[in-house]
Amino acid sequence: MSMLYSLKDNCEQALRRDDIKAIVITGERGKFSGGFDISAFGKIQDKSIEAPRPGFVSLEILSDVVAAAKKPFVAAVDGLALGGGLEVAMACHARVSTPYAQLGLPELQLGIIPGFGGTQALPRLVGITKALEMMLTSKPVKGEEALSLGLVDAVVASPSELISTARRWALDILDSKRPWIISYHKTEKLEPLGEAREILKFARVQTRKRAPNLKHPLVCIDVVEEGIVSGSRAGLWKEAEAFQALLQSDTCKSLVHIFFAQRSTTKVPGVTDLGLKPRSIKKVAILGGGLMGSGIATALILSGYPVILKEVSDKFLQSGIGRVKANLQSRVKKGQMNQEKFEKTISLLKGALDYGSFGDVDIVIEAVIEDINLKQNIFSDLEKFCPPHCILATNTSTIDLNLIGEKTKSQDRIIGAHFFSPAHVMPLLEIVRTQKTSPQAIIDLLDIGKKIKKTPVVVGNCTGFAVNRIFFPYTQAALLLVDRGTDVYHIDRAVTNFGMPMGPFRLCDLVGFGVAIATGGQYILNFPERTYKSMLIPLLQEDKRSGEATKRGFYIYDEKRKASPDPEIKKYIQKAREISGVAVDPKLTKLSDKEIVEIVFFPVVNEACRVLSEGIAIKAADLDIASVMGMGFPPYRGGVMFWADSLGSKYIYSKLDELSKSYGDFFKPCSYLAQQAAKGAPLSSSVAPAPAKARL
Ligand SMILES: C[C@H](O)CC(=O)SCCNC(=O)CCNC(=O)[C@H](O)C(C)(C)COP(=O)(O)OP(=O)(O)OC[C@H]1O[C@@H](n2cnc3c(N)ncnc32)[C@H](O)[C@@H]1OP(=O)(O)O
Repeated sequence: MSMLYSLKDNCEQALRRDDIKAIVITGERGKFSGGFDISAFGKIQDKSIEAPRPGFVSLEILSDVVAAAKKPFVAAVDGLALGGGLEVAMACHARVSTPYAQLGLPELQLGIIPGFGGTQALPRLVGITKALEMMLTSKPVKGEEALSLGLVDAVVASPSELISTARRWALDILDSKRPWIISYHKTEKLEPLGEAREILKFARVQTRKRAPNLKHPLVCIDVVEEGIVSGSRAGLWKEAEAFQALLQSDTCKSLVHIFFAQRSTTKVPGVTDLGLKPRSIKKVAILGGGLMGSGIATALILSGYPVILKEVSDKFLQSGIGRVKANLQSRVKKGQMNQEKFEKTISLLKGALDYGSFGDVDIVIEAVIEDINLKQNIFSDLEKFCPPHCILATNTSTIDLNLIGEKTKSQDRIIGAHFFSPAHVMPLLEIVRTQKTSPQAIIDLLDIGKKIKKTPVVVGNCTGFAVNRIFFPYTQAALLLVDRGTDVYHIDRAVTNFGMPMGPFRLCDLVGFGVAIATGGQYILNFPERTYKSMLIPLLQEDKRSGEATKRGFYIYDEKRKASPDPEIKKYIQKAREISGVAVDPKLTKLSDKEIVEIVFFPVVNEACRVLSEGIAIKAADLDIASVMGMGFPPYRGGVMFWADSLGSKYIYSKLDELSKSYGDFFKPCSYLAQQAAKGAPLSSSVAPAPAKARL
C-alpha cells in the first residue's frame, strides 16, 4: 500500500519541480511490475489493513495526477507489466517496451476485475473485442503484439535502449513532435455503440456458457459497458466500487488461496531448505510408449530434454513414437508450433529396444502397465544398466514404491513421477517419496517439473498416493447412491453444476472401466473397511460396455464422441441391486443437487483428512492443488480442503456421521475429522506429521 502512496508523492513532486520536464516510469531489475501485492488482499479481507478508498488509485492518482498532468509521462516496460502494473503504464501518455515484455490484465483469475482503471483504458487502446479477450482469458501479450494492437507505442530492439528511447519519447511529446494521448479519453479504437453492444452481448453469452458459476467476469463486462455508454469517468467509478466489492467475495478468497497454494508446493521442509542445487539432467529415458509414456516423452522434448523411448518390440516402439508425433502435430494444427520447431523437437526423441543406450541417462521414468512383477524386474535391470547417479522414477498411479524397488539396493534414488493423462497437457505432477528417497532426487524432479511447466506436489508413499486416494471415494459414493435409487445422470448434472468438468460417471466412461476395476482391486486390498463394492461397473463391463472407448458405458457415444444418457442403464442397475441385495431408498431418489454434492464430496474430504493426518500430504494446501489440477475440482472453490473449511468441520462431520449410520462405514468420519470437528477447528490447521512407522 505504501508503494501507492509513494507513487502519488513521487509523481506530484516531479510535477512541482521546475528542473523536471517529463517523467519516465520504469521497473527494477528487468521487470516493470507484477501488479498489486496479492498478499495484501487477505489482509484487506480480514481487515488487518485498510483498503484504499474507492477510486484512490484509479481516479485520484492515475487519472487526475498522471493522465491529467501538464508534463508527459512515458512508461518504459521491460519484463512483466501485469494487473496494476499495466494499469499504471496505460495511464501514461505513451508506452515503450522491449520485445519480450509481457503486458496483461490477469485480475480475473484472482476473482476480481482490474481496479486501477484497466477496464477503461484497455478497450480504448486496443478495442473492445481484444480488451475483453485479454481480461476474460487473463492472457498477456508480448511486445510486438502489443505494438500492433496499439497497447504500446514503440518496441526497442534491446533492453539497453529502453530508458533512453522512453526519455526521448517523453521529450518529443513535450515538443509536440509526438501526440500527447490520454488513454481514458481516446475513442477511435472503440467500436460504434451498436456494434459495441453486440460485442458485449456475445461476450456475456460466451462467459455464461464457459463459467456459469462465476459472477466477476460478467461484472467486468458491465463495467466496460458503463465506460462506453457513460464515459470513462463513470466507468472508473463503477470499476472502483465493483473492485472493492469483489475483493470481499468467496471467489476471490478461493482463487487467491489457489495462487499462493500453487506457489507453495515447491517448499518442502527437510528437502528444499537444505541448500541443495538441482543436478543437470542431460538425458532422460522413458520405458513404455503407451498413452502415459508417450505423453511424458512429449512433455519432456517440448522443454528441450533429449529422450530415449524404450519399448519391447519394434511395433510398440513405432506406435509410441507415432503417438508423440501426433501430440506434436496437434500443436502444429492449432498454430502453436511451426514445422521447423516440430522437426527440432521430434529430433530429441530416440527409440530403443534394449538398455544399450542407458549408460549415461540421468533419469529413467518407467511407464509400463500396472504389473508389480514386471515393474520389479524392470527396476532390477535398471540398476544394472543405468549409471549409479541415475534417478529411477516410476509413473505408477497406485502401486507402493517399496514393492516396486524391492529387488534393488537403490531405494534412495527410487521416486514416483506420477503424471496425469494426457501427460503433456495436464498440469499436475505428483512426486512420490518413500522413507528412503534422497532429498537430492526430489530436488532434481522438482526442477524437471518446473522446466516442463508442471505444478509438482510432493507426497508420501501409499496405495493411490494423494490424488487417486482422495478421489477414489468420489466414484464410490456416486455408485452407492445409484445402487440405492439416485439417477445416474442427475448425479453427473449436480456435480457438473457444482463446477467439475464432468460428473463421476462420465469420468468413468472416459477413463475406461478396465482402469476403474484395476484401481478398485487395489483399494479393496488396502482399505477394505471403506471400499464400497457395487456390481454395476463389473456388470456393464461383462456386457462389453467399458466406457467411451467401446462407445458404451454409462452413456452411449456417437461418432463425434457426444455422450447421451442411455435408458438401458436401468436394467443393469436393477441387476446390480439384486446381486448385492440392496434396496432403493426413497429418500435418495429425490435428492437436491446440494445433497448429491455433499454425499459425493464429503467422503473425498474425509479421505483427504486421512491423507493429511497420515503425513502423506505435507499440508492441506497441497491437497487443494492436487484436487484442482489432478481432478478438475473448481479452483474458484479453493480446492477440496479450502472448500470443506468454508462449510466447517462440524457440519461435514455431522453429515458423514449421519450417513454412516444409514449407509455404513464407507461414510464413517476419520479420527482427524472427528477431532477437528470436536474442537470446531478448520481441517486445514497444521497437523503434526504422523510417526514415521505409520507411513509406508
Ligand atoms: C488493482 C489491480 O488491478 C489488481 C492487481 O494488480 S492484482 C495482481 C495482478 N497480477 C497478477 O495476477 C500477477 C500474479 N503473478 C504471476 O502471475 C506470476 O507470479 C508472475 C508471472 C508475475 C511471475 O511468475 P514466476 O516468475 O513463475 O514466479 P512466481 O513463483 O509466480 O512468483 C515469484 C514470487 O513472487 C510472488 N508474487 C508474484 N506476483 C505477485 C503479486 N502480484 N503479489 C504478491 N506476490 C506476488 C509469488 O507469490 C512468488 O513468491 P514466493 O517466491 O514467495 O513463492
